[in-house]
Formats: sequence, C-alpha cells, structure tokens
Amino acid sequence: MATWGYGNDNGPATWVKSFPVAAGTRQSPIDIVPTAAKCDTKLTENPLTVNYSPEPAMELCNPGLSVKANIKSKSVIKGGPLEGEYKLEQFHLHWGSADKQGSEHTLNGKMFPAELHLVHYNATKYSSFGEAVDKPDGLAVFGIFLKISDKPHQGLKSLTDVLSEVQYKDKSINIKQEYNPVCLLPDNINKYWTYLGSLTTPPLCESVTWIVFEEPIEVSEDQMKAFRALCCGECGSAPIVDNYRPPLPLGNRQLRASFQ
Ligand SMILES: NS(=O)(=O)c1ccc(C(=O)NCc2cccc(O)c2)cc1
Ligand SMILES: [Zn+2]
Repeated sequence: MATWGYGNDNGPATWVKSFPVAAGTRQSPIDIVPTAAKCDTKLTENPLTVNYSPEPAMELCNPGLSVKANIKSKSVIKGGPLEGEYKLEQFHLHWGSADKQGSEHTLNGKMFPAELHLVHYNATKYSSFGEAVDKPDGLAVFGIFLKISDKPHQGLKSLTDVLSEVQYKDKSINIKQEYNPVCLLPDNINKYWTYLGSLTTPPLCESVTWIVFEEPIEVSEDQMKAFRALCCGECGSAPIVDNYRPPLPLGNRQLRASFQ
C-alpha cells in the first residue's frame, strides 16, 4: 500500500483513491474570500476564549511529513463558533520550498510561506482525540498564517533552534524549558474566519471546525530555512517542503467572519 505524501505519484490528487472522502462536501483547506464571508455577531457576542497553560516538557517530533509538538498539559479553548470546551492535542506546520507558497488556506488566492495548525478536540463530548477525530463536531483547528519579517518569531525560536535535532524521520526530543503555546498566537485573536471543514491530510475526516486568524505571525527567513532543512526520511532523504494540500471548493458552506 503506497503511503500518501505530496509527490507526483502519491500527492493530493491521488488521495481520493484510498480516501474517497477527499471528494466530500466539507473538505479543507479553502480559499478565503473575505468579501464572501458573512459577518456573524453571534461570534462576537460569544468571544473565542483561549486558556493555554505552560508545557513542562513538550515533545517535538518529525513524523516524516511535517514537524509536530505533542501537548500534555490542560490547554483549552471555547466560545466563538464552538460548543463546549476543546483541548489542545498537538500543533504542527505546513510550508513551501520557497516563500511564494506553503500555506494550505489561501487569502484571495494568495499563498503564505507557511501555516501553523493548533489541533484541539472536543473534550466536552469525547474522551480522547482518537474518539473525536471522525465526529462532525470532534475537532477545532486554529490556522495561523506565517509571513516573513527581518526579526525571528520568539515563540517559534525555541522550536526552530532545535529542529536540527529532529532532522530525520521518527526523531523526537523534549523541549526542556517550560513552553506556553499561547506565544504562537497572533496579538489579535478576535479577527478570524470560521467554517466547517476537514483534516487536510489523510484520512481527511470531515470533523474540523476551522478558525483561521486574519493576523499572521512573523518569522525570519532563517526560521523558514530551518523548516526546509527537515528530512522526510533518514540521512540523505529529501527535504520536507511543499507539504500543503491545495484549496478545495467551498461549495454550499457558509464562511463566517468574526469581524466586519
Ligand atoms: N493538517 S490538519 O490540522 O488538518 C491535521 C490535524 C491532525 C491530523 C492527525 O491527527 N492525523 C493522524 C490521525 C488521524 C486519524 C486518527 C488518529 O488517531 C490520528 C491530520 C491533519
Ligand atoms: Zn495541518
């Protein structure tokens, strides 16, 4: 069974063969067209609330197609489009081989160099991520665009400074110093778009309430180079780059905005 990836013979266009839901009606990512979004006051009346707490020893790993940090502390979100409390499970990123591409969601057709995903599961209704992952209200994922600036992102620096230690597939390390994922969020989390979508990688479960923030976070070119130095396999294997799924049609879905 050929494993899925982002190459010519196992990339996004081939996934539907093993995962028919790839042709479903609530797939992600999408192109975000702000003028097509409906400003919904219900989102502002019930503000999105983030209660993240410090991770004493966060595990950073290279699963082969991204870099992922597994969360063990009680970091939760609620409000906005969400019913109940969603618990942070992990975060990871998608990035390009060059700054002109890399994000999964696009903004008026524009790609950003990378996109950060903070993955939460509905802890009010389900007892684990694994139970929640295939339920229509199971997951909530924050999508945060990355843009290039001359200054490194301090919150990401604790990770990009040690990526060389997880350069190869299945490598993992513990980030010793305390790390609060709240440092990854943009300053203004009150301006976001939200819609019902899916995981952007197989098994592409249609279980995600997406919350994509308008404000990007800023990273340096050196930090992008650190992501692009990660390898898909062991020493000498190809770099992990362009690990993004292109946008799918919004179809009959409503894209809502928390702001005018
Ligand atoms: N890019 S994404 O945020 O949509 C995303 C988040 C999580 C996952 C994920 O957890 N995949 C592994 C998985 C899938 C189903 C069941 C599991 O227990 C784990 C995949 C994509
Ligand atoms: Zn992702």
